[in-house]
Amino acid sequence: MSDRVIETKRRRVEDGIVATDVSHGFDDTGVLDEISLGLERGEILAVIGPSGTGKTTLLELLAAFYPPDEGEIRMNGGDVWSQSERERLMARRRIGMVFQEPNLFDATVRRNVSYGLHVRRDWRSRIREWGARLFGARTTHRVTDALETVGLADVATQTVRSLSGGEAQRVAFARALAYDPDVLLLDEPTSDLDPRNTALIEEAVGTARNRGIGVAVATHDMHQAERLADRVAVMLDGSLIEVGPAERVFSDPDDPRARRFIDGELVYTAGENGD
Ligand SMILES: Nc1ncnc2c1ncn2[C@@H]1O[C@H](COP(=O)(O)OP(=O)(O)OP(=O)(O)O)[C@@H](O)[C@H]1O
Repeated sequence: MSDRVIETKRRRVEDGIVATDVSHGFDDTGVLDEISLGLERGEILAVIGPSGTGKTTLLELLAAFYPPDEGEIRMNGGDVWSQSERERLMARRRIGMVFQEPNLFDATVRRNVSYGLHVRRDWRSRIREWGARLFGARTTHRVTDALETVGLADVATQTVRSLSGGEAQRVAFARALAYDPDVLLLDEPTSDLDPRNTALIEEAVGTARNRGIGVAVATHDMHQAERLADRVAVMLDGSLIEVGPAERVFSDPDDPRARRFIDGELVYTAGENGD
């Protein structure tokens, strides 16, 4: 890779996350193979590919859940796995994640959404805001704003047990949005949802992008990727086979395997793709 390309990637990382030549496996089985991919603020990147191809693993590595076997994940200007634990924690605080399962705790909608704000404040901001009442007002505003974004402001005081699965997922999205992350990583966020809840989450994803948040969405749903994404990354067998503007990738992909996947002809798990 030329110095110029590397330098370009380094500069971009100030605003998002960049994976460079990342490979990873589990139990001696390779899953990701030399992935280089950046997520910038203010864009929606869809990561699409057959089941088992490594989309979740890629998101987990971008979120710095664990270090890659090889390669580098950069965010906030540094290689996260060369940083101190404190720096890494700070970097992670700038990332919101939403999984297929909403993982809420048994409390009101509002408590679930504000919880993220409390745990994510670092000790400096806790001290700064301690006793100032400011935090209370700011929290209330952010939580209300996040709930309005997902269309749930009017159920803020209800217990999450009273919600449907789709509403619960919207609460999970609001929780991630409330602390104003730099990036959101969404893993199949609507795969179990009905069209109405899917549409509401997609609308909220658009709102997040318009606020300058970088959003990566791993999805099986080609139509969702087409509706949402500015850029698309197509994965097959743990490799990125095509990355580009959504319009071009969906209408005229360079890689014949990407075309077959987009046409619905490649739907099975990694290792069986042929060519
Ligand atoms: N923690 C883990 N331990 C062992 N193997 C794992 C682990 N996480 C993922 N894998 C394996 O890595 C491969 C890729 O899984 P991953 O969940 O990243 O794919 P995916 O593209 O997100 O699939 P899906 O679309 O079905 O969610 C699979 O073979 C999976 O079994």
